[in-house]
Amino acid sequence: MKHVLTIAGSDCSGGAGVQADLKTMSAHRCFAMSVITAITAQNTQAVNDVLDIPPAMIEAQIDAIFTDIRVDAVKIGMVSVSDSIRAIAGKLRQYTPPFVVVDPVMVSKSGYDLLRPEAASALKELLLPLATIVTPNVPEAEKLAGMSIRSEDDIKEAAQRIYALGAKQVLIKGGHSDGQPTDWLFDGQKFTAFPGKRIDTPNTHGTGCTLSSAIASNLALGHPVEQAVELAKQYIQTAIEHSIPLGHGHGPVNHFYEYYGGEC
Ligand SMILES: Nc1ncnc2c1ncn2[C@@H]1O[C@H](COP(=O)(O)OP(=O)(O)OP(=O)(O)O)[C@@H](O)[C@H]1O
Ligand SMILES: Cc1ncc(CO)c(N)n1
Repeated sequence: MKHVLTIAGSDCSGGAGVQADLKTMSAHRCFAMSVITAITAQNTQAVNDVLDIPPAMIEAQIDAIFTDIRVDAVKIGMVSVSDSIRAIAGKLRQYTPPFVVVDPVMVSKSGYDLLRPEAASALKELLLPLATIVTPNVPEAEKLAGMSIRSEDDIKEAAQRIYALGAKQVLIKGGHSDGQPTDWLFDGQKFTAFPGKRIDTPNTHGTGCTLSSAIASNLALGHPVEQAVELAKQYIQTAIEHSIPLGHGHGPVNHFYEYYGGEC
């Protein structure tokens, strides 16, 4: 069995964050582990509060795992403050897991700043150089690349700029663009498009967390990056197609359908 670790924030409503990551990794038949960076009080409608876990406790969780258990891949999600980013980067440099997927979480679907604006430079400088792949959505790619994105050419230019920050591969996600949700992968040489079929639903809470955890699981399972993304894209497409009308805002995606062959 492969062992996959998420380093991310908790979403008590179960749609995003660590909870989405653990469900995704389990659906991929990987053993899922978590290092909690923050506790959020959120639901399908809003993020009401955030408690950041002290960096020393983040380090202690990472030490507890790596000193005892082999880690086949790591996914990093919400880390809101620079000191926590610094702590995580230091520990990953110490333990050198084989694959690191960085989902540069910045703003929730409901508009809450999950990354403090002053921590964006730490994310760029400390986490991107450790990334096997970084998975920004379009607004995140705009911030990382320092440019606005309005066209396919812009996506390609932004991907090149983010690659120059040190990530080995860059996946810019098209969920926020108009039209069909095509994601673009740049490996430093070539661009590969991963087309999707837009599902007209409000229930897209946690899509980014799910995609990045599916990529991390597929890398742990031995797939090369391009294939890991292709499989993850199929997983998120099915999970959105069968998403769950829960709560009064953006409901969660469905992790059961593809792996267990139907609703549960
Ligand atoms: N309505 C949709 N129909 C089909 N695919 C979608 C839809 N919305 C997003 N996707 C796909 O879901 C994946 C996640 O993309 P998205 O841009 O939504 O991430 P995100 O904004 O980081 O998510 P989050 O809000 O969880 O942080 C991508 O592969 C994207 O193409
Ligand atoms: C904890 C957490 N991580 C990531 C996201 C992004 O959707 C969220 N809403 N909450």
